[in-house]
Amino acid sequence: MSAEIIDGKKIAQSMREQLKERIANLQGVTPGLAVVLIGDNQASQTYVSMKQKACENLGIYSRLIRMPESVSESDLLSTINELNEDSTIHGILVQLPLPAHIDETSVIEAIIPAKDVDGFHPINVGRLQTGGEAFYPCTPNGIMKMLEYQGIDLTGKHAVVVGRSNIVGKPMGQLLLKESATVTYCHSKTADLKAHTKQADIVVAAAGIHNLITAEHIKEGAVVIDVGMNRDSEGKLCGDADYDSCKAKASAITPVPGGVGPMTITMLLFNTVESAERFSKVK
Ligand SMILES: NC(=O)C1=CN([C@@H]2O[C@H](COP(=O)(O)OP(=O)(O)OC[C@H]3O[C@@H](n4cnc5c(N)ncnc54)[C@H](OP(=O)(O)O)[C@@H]3O)[C@@H](O)[C@H]2O)C=CC1
Ligand SMILES: Nc1nc(=O)c2c([nH]1)NC[C@@H]1CN(c3ccc(C(=O)N[C@@H](CCC(=O)O)C(=O)O)cc3)C=[N+]21
Repeated sequence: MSAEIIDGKKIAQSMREQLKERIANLQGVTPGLAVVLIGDNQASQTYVSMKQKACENLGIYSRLIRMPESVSESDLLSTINELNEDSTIHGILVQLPLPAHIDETSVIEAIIPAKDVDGFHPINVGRLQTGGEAFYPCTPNGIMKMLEYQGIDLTGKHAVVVGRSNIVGKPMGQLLLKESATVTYCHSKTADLKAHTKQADIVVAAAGIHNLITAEHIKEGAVVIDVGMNRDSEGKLCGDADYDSCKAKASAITPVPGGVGPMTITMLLFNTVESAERFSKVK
C-alpha cells in the first residue's frame, strides 16, 4: 500500500478562501491580530513572519510587537493589558517559548480569553473539555480539520497521541476524544512506545524527534499525522515520522513541510476571524 498524502497546503488554501467570505461579511470591521515576539530566535522570527504574511493575504490587520530578550515580565504584562483593551485587536498571540525569566503561565493568563486565539488560557482549555464558547489550540484543531477534509471518521477508532504538551499533545487527545475516538497518550516515560502505536488506527506524532516513528511502529493502513518540526543532519526540515517507510505502510500520511504546519497558521487566522465576528456580534 502507498499512503494517500494529506495535502495540508491545499486544505489550508481552501479554508483561507472560506475565511475571505467571512471577512467580507464583517461589515467593515477588519479582524486584527497582535503578535508579541520576544528576543531574536531565528525559528520564531520565521514563524511570525509567516503568520504576518498570511494575515496580509487575507486582509487581516496584523501588528507585530517586538520586545528584547531582556524584557521584564511586568512590561510584557502591561503590553498585554493594552492589547486586551485595544478594540482594533481581536486576537493576541505571544510567541513561545519565552525567555527563562518570564513565567509562561502568568503571561498566558494575562490574555483575556476572548482574544486568546492560541487557545492556551485555562478558560479556553477548560471549555474544550466541558463545552461553551472557546478557542481551540491551532495545531490540534487544524489536524481535526484535515481529518474531516479527508473523510476520516474517528468514531470508535483508536488514536495514539505521542506527546503531551499543553500546546499540541494534550488538546489533540481531547479533540479526538470529543469525536469519539478511543485515545491513548504516550510520552517520554511511556515504557514501550511501539506496543501502543502499533495498535493505533491513527497515530499523531508530536514529540519533536526525527524518525521516532518508523514503519515498525505502525500497523498496516494506519493514518499518520506528523506534527514534528525538526532538522535532519543536512539541515533539512523533517517531521517525527520516517516518511518513506511509513508512507509505504500507512493509508494516509501528512508530509513535512506542507502538512500540519500550514493548517496551524490557517487556524490562527480562523480563530482571529471568529473573534472579530464575536466582538462585532456578526455571529
Ligand atoms: N507543525 C506545527 O504546526 C507545529 C509543530 N510543532 C512541533 O511539534 C513537536 C512537538 O511540539 P511541542 O508539543 O511543543 O513539544 P514539547 O517539547 O513541549 O513536547 C514534546 C512531547 O513529546 C514527548 N516525548 C519526548 N520524547 C519522547 C519519546 N522518546 N517518546 C515519546 N514521547 C516523547 C514529551 O514527553 P514528556 O512530557 O514526558 O517530556 C512531550 O510530551 C516539535 O517538533 C515542534 O517543533 C509544534 C507546534 C506546532
Ligand atoms: N504562541 C504560539 N503559538 C503557536 O502556534 C506556536 C508558538 N507559539 N511557537 C512555535 C510553534 C510552532 N508553530 C508552527 C507554525 C507553523 C509551522 C509551519 O507552517 N511549518 C511549515 C514549514 C515552515 C518552514 O519552512 O520553516 C510546514 O510545515 O510546511 C510550523 C510550526 C507554531 N507555534
